[in-house]
Amino acid sequence: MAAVGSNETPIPPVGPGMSAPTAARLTLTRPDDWHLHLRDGEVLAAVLPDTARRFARAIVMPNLKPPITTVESARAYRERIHAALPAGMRFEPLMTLYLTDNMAASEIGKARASGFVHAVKYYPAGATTNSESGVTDLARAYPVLAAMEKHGLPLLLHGEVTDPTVDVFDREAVFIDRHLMPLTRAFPGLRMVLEHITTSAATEFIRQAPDNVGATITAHHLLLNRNALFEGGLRPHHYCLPLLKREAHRAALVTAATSGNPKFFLGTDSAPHPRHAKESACGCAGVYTAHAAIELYAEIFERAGALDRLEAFASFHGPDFYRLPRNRDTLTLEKRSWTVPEELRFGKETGVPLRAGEMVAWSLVK
Ligand SMILES: NC(=O)N[C@@H](CC(=O)O)C(=O)O
Ligand SMILES: [Zn+2]
Ligand SMILES: [Zn+2]
Repeated sequence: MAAVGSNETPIPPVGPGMSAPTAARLTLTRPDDWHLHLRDGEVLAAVLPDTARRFARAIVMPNLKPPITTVESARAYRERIHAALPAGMRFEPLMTLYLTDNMAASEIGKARASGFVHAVKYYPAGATTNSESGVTDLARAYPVLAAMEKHGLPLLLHGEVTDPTVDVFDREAVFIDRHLMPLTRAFPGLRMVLEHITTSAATEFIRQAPDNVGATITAHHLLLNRNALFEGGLRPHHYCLPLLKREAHRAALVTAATSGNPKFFLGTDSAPHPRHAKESACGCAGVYTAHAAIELYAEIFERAGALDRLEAFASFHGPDFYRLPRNRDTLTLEKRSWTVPEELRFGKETGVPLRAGEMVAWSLVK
């Protein structure tokens, strides 16, 4: 995308006999989503078109039940995703493996050779949704990480400690100190992505880290601070992990995302859960944003006066980090507001998307 000025249709003045002004348009290289939950079965079929309408590719998270831990199960999941894609839609799922205490280092060579497995995902056991099989001690995973460093397969991190003595709002910052810093020293050649960052500590760490360390940022962490969890009452649909943080942290994320620094790129972490699982005495973590993902990022970048940097964040930094080609087609947005439905159908269940019943300022044109 050239400067936004040259891409935006200027809004003409409305004179007598003139029709309503044409909305401003923004055309960018088609983006990719570098952190996405598609689930499986009828939920997969229901949510996939939301992503495929906007993004050419997505890094698909492996936290199914049971998790995707082998190249063979990733191959089968990839085929189910392709089969669920409506006729005429194009979308490339970039598969990941779920790191467990028992993963054999030999799986990494197979993953690299497959051509469709693009990363391995680390969840600390018990940290988040479907993470029961996660790693109990990072030291146990060192042989696998060494194989990943050797084969050039990136490590994706849910970067929160699970230590119950650490305050839930501090779990990302403590993960960086206790685990990520030693990891970057132990594996200087391993590409790592700190996923869904939420704090100024994370933005500072990523900025000063070597080039092999990047981070994804979600739309909801750029839009909301932790007040959104308690606005007029408890708001389960704003509950995700890592938790939303203070306003100063949200502002630091916006600064990082809109800075043009190639270490930061788009990852929605869109995570569908049925309404009843969120509106519960023990609700699930995860926010659904795939229905309006790029439109929400456009709002954020526009508000920050940085629409001209949206394309790099959404369409260039991710593929460059993953050493994949940038997309060649484009996506066009229009500054025209629309109302998000109160709920969406996720197969037999329904779910509540971000901004349910409220307006989004940008619309998808094509
Ligand atoms: N982010 C979330 O709150 N939930 C994700 C898991 C994750 O990305 O940690 C999910 O799978 O629902
Ligand atoms: Zn996570
Ligand atoms: Zn996630």
